[in-house]
Amino acid sequence: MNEKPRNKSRLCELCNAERPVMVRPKTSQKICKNCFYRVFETEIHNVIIDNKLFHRGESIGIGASGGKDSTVLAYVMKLLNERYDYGLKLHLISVDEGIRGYRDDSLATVKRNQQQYELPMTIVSYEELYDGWTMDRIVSKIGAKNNCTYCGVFRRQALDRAALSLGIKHILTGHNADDIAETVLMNLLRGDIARLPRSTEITTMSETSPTKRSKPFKYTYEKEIVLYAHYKKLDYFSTECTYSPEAFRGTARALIKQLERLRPSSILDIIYSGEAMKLSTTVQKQLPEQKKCVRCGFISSNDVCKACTLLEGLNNGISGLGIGSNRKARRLKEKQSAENVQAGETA
Ligand SMILES: Nc1ncnc2c1ncn2[C@@H]1O[C@H](COP(=O)(O)OP(=O)(O)OP(=O)(O)O)[C@@H](O)[C@H]1O
Repeated sequence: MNEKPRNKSRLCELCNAERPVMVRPKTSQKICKNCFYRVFETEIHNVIIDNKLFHRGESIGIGASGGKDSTVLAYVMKLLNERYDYGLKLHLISVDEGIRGYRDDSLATVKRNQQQYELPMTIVSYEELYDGWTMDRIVSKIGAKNNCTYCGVFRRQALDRAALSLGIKHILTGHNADDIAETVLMNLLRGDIARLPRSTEITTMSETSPTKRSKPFKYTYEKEIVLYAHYKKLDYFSTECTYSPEAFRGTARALIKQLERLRPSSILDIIYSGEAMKLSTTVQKQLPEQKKCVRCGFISSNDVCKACTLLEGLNNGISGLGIGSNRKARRLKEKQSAENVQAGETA
């Protein structure tokens, strides 16, 4: 008996053989699970090759938070390293910011991933690196406002410090296309044009920094990362940080999501626009020179780096030191020394 021809319109638009299980967020194609895995992994491999991200034998640190992005990053990097024989030595690096009920749970996920993917892992904590200042302690001292500034600055340096202690000079993070489009948009809305080129670079490095950073998911949509983690049944932690993101970033994120619903290519288009914008010589001249912090020796655009300035503010009870402009920092320091003099006079 003749077999009935299968209805082609109901088949995966890529292989024409399997039943589709999803509408691909990036292209709106109806595709099957295996084709999704193939295009998702191949696109990341192509980004790695086109941008010559690694060299053979390189030691690579993967910033692992236990969240969806870095979990998929660790999984895919291990898979591609084996499949295409990149010859990389991969190492998971986690930073414990000291947020009870959030980071302790997500670190438990990274520890499980470490077993599942059989990768070495190192954890560093704010508590040990920054005079006992966990994020919980910082927030109880300064309040919820601006806490993301402390966390972001400390985390960046903590990853550098961990990498340096391991002899690793290249760190990967799970920043995805949505994150990059969001940063481009925020820089544009704030008129912070000088930051645009760095926000779209796939690899950032500087002569004074011990490590370079790369984002292999620069063109990977967040929705696809979630779908990949879901279909592959990856073990990741999905709770939002206890200390919610700054309102401005949250609004930019919501706007990107809204634009994506109307026009899925908006995310890539914003990134391409950011890449295409060139800084005028006037703006280029305003860019701060990169140097080494006189206190800790890590990368800085001032004599004292942001992490050391924030730490000084915390240790000396000058809340707000390191937040905002240098002028504001000077004013805060002057105010405090005047208060100290007064206190000395009345004592
Ligand atoms: N505590 C941490 N330890 C190590 N790396 C981190 C940590 N937090 C963030 N990162 C790195 O920075 C990237 C961006 O982090 P961010 O918190 O902005 O985004 P996210 O979307 O929540 O990422 P993820 O889903 O991986 O948690 C992460 O993918 C990870 O590579």
